[in-house]
This record gives sequence, C-alpha cells and structure tokens, in this order.
Amino acid sequence: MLRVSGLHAGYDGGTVLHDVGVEVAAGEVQAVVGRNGAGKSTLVHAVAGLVRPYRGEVRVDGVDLAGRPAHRVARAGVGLVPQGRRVFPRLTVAEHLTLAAGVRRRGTASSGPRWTVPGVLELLPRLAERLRHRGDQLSGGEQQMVAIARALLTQPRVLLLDEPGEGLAPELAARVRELISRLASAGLSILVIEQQLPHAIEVADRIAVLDYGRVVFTDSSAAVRADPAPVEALLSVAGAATPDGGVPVPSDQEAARNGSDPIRPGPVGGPEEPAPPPGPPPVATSPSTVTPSPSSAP
Ligand SMILES: Nc1ncnc2c1ncn2[C@@H]1O[C@H](COP(=O)(O)OP(=O)(O)OP(=O)(O)O)[C@@H](O)[C@H]1O
Repeated sequence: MLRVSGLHAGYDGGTVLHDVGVEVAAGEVQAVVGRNGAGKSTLVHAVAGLVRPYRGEVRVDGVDLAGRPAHRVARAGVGLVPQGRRVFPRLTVAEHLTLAAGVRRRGTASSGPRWTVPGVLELLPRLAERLRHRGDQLSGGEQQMVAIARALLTQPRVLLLDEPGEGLAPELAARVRELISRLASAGLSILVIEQQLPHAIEVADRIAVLDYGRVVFTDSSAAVRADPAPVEALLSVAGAATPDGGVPVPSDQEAARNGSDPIRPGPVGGPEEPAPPPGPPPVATSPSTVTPSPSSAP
C-alpha cells in the first residue's frame, strides 16, 4: 500500500505541496483531481523520487522512500506512467519492453502479479502487433500502452499515472481507464491524476482534490457521484481565467484558505513557509470498497 503523509515539496526552495496526505490500499484506485497548477504532477513526482520532498513520508508497504532517488524508488516497487508518456522516439516497442524488463526490483518478493513481456503483451495485444515500430511511429494510444507496459515490467506494487487519458481519443481513454481498473483488481495500489471529474469517478474508488498544493477534499467516488457539487465547486474556478487571460483571482475565502494574498504567486513562491492551517473542507474517511485480489493477474 501507499501512504503519503505530511508531504511538503516544491522547487528551488518554494513550496508547491503543503502537508499532503493520501493513502492507497492494495487493489484500490485513488484519483487526484485539481485545477491547473494545483500540484498534481508535483505530487506524483515527489512520490516517484523525481522531486525531493522537503519533509514528510512516502511509505510503500511501510518503508519510507521519501528523499530516495527515482531509480531506488522504482526498485522499491513504484511504477510511473508519466504525463506525455515519455516514450523514446528511436527505440522500438520491443526495445522499450526489454529495457524495462531488465530493471530489477530489490527487496522482498511482490505479493502481486509478476509481469513478464508475454504477460504485458497479452494484456495489451495492440503492442504485440507493433513490436518493431519505433516510438515516433506509434499513435498516442500506443505510446500510452508502451508507457504502461514499461511501468508494469518493473514489477510495481504502486502504480502512478499522470493524466493517462491526455491527448487520447475518448474511446481509447476509456479503454485505458478499464485497464487501470483491471490492474487494481490484480492487487496494485493505483494513484491516478485525472483532469476530468467524470473520468475520475469512473476509474477510481476514491477521489481527492488538490487545491493550491493542499488536499482540500477526499471521499469515495460513490459519494462524489451521488453529490458532485462540492468537488465541482472546487474545480470550477479552474477554467475561470480572467477576461484578459491573466491570472485568476481567488476569492477572499480561497486566499484565506491558502494563507496567501489573493493573487496567486508564480511557480515558486519564495522560501518555504510554515503551512497555514488546513482548509475547511472535511476529510472523509469512508473505507474502500475494493477487495484486493493479487492472485487474479491478467
Ligand atoms: N520543474 C519545475 N520547476 C519550477 N516550478 C515548477 C516545476 N514544475 C512545476 N512547477 C510549478 O509547480 C506548480 C504546480 O505544478 P504541477 O505541474 O504540479 O501542477 P498540476 O496540478 O499537475 O498542473 P496541470 O494540471 O496544469 O498539469 C505550478 O505553479 C508549476 O508552475
């Protein structure tokens, strides 16, 4: 399982994530939604070891990985499907898979499925037809499949997906969400960044909203489906660019919640400051409805 607690992270001394906490049980899908620039990718990168947290814990099956470099985090069982896929243009699909299969995981044997190249090709049959194609000859969907296959071949217990449907045709994005559900059924803990709330509700067991680097809402997808208004309200200001295309001005309440002045600072907000009190939305605690089934590998 993945347990992130008290996570503060950012860039060049500026803080983007403030006291972030999130838990993902084995077999569970946790979606994180939030407005542009809320810190979603930073969260994924901090978990994956690509951004070094200032403080806080990133525990995978009880072992704190915070501050370890990305390759060691990967070896400890965290797979990343990055935003934009990051497929190598000159390598073939087969080469991508061979490289990934060569990454050895340290530590105890995985309780989940052990992924092999034939296994991922069975899961993603389209790739079997494209083994000789180079990265730059693949469609966006095929590149996404390569990115997922590559992550699975590192034998993750935790899978992080940063906007996996981005740039894909709706039908293909829906297939990726189906695939995510199947991977969770195989026992993985999955943290997925989703831009669209309906997609998050569809794919996830639980939803968390990140706003200005803080978790301001968390509840089951079922609860959000039944009453999406609170989350929609948190996300709605997202598109509210000012008429002149400038920086949106948060309400006073929002500014108070963020402990900042009403005009949002740029990417790095100066030296790290003590986190102001957490925002008002309650943090729900309803349990996951998913039963892990590690033995049901696809
Ligand atoms: N490498 C970086 N160096 C400095 N600042 C960064 C860097 N990456 C992101 N940021 C800043 O951190 C903040 C959070 O960015 P992040 O990419 O985590 O947000 P996001 O919620 O994923 O946004 P989006 O939905 O637009 O992808 C933004 O203000 C962004 O400009």
